[in-house]
Amino acid sequence: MTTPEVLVHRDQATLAAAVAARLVTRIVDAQSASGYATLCLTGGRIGTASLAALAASPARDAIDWSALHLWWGDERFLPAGDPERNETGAREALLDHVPIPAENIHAVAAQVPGLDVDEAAARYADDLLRASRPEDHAPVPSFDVCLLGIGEDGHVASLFPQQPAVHETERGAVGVHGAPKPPPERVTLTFPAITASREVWILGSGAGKADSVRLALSDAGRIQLPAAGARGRERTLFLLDEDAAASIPTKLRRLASP
Ligand SMILES: O=C1O[C@H](COP(=O)(O)O)[C@@H](O)[C@H](O)[C@H]1O
Repeated sequence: MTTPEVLVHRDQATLAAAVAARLVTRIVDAQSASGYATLCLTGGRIGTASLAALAASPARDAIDWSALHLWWGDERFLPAGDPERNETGAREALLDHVPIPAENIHAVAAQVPGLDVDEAAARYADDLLRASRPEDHAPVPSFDVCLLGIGEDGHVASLFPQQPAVHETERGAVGVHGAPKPPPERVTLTFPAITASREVWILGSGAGKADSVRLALSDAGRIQLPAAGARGRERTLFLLDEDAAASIPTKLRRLASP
């Protein structure tokens, strides 16, 4: 588990642009080192704004889109195309605007009659397992970057405080029932999947996130505060705007765009 580094940007738009710029560099570096890159996406406002900033950046052309594989940290179990699905947001913000092959987009199955959330999660866990390599030592591929939003309650992906999913130690993805934030049924990566990532980037924007960000950087337990357990093998970054960083001790933060 790596010790988090905290970078603070002046506002949400600057944070989104900075995340987009970092993604270009990280993806291009991974592609030149191993031929391809693996990125795990998040839903939520700042996650989707960062994808839109990437779509708007001329630097996006530096990415070899045919050598990028995309997964999701969580998905809301809703019909295909539902505006609340994280996949829909990512497609509208970025994926519909770049030449990424359809087979590189590993979305969670959408809700259809006869498919329940646990079966959708089992299919996603199987897809992840098939994409993992022995050197990943995990039931999932090691993501070069795992992007995670953070909730007011400290959830990441759809790992909500004290819900059964936070106790999973084997499977890479599980179904969620009764999530405290709508919709109640979701599919989420588990801690074994998230902590196998090379880098975990937690994105926080807005005053509503200030308390959960502070606790995620404290010694809170991951069962009570899942964001406190989201750490990468090589690097953990908290990429925040001023409002989300308002409650953390000054010595922890580095001002990236004052
Ligand atoms: O429900 C979810 O919420 C979080 C945070 O979203 P935000 O809009 O408050 O930033 C998100 O990270 C997660 O992927 C999503 O399913």
